[in-house]
Amino acid sequence: MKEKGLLIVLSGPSGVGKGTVRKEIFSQPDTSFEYSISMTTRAPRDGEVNGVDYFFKSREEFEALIEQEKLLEYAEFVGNYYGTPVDYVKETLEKGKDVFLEIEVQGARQVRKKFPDGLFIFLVPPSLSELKNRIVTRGTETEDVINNRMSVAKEEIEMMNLYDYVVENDQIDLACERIKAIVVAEHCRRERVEPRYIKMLEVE
Ligand SMILES: Nc1ncnc2c1ncn2[C@@H]1O[C@H](COP(=O)(O)OP(=O)(O)OP(=O)(O)O)[C@@H](O)[C@H]1O
Ligand SMILES: Nc1nc2c(ncn2[C@@H]2O[C@H](COP(=O)(O)O)[C@@H](O)[C@H]2O)c(=O)[nH]1
Repeated sequence: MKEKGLLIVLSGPSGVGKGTVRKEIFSQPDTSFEYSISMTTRAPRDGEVNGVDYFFKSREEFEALIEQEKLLEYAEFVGNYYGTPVDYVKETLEKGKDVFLEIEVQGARQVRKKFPDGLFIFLVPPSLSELKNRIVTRGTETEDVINNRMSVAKEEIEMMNLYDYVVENDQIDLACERIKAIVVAEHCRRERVEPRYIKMLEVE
């Protein structure tokens, strides 16, 4: 029988760089994970495409998905719903492929209960001031939303001990290498094979 894939969950406070790091990992030719596109009621940002960045839904549509148990997890985050489509995740894992979720902390806690064998990684910024700088520089949120996201960020960072690994996103390429190395090491551990040579970048 084919081995099921590994469920990889990446969380971290808003603006830490989850999306940037995830896109960089997925742009690399050696990446074999499948990204699960989330559902959200948030309005699309400039350049975001339905079915690529998110499946954009109305609140009524989202609540119907909750009712029909179509979501593996969902959460309300700073005024909007976000959730993971359950069928896609289960079918992809069944095919033996690793699935990568990029979700916030409440959702990750729900996934942990359903998939205790998942791999849970928390991305942290070098400092809170750098976190704020990143979210402000991104320029996609109003000042009010930034302040709300920053206060949630402080609570989320306190929950990092619920994760298997904490990775600092000081530099995008280093954060990507760390995450990829963790996934390779976890596969080796779970499949009880000799670790393959992991090419890490020099860390000064
Ligand atoms: N290592 C880094 N150094 C400097 N800037 C970074 C780094 N990683 C990401 N950024 C920048 O920080 C901003 C926020 O990144 P990104 O949108 O990926 O964060 P996020 O964690 O996905 O946020 P959200 O949870 O709000 O969607 C972006 O402008 C991105 O270019
Ligand atoms: N619980 C879930 N959280 C999700 C999901 N998809 C994204 N997210 C997280 O929401 C916040 C805000 O995202 P943004 O795109 O509005 O900046 C961020 O932490 C995302 O990681 C999901 O399916 N479930």
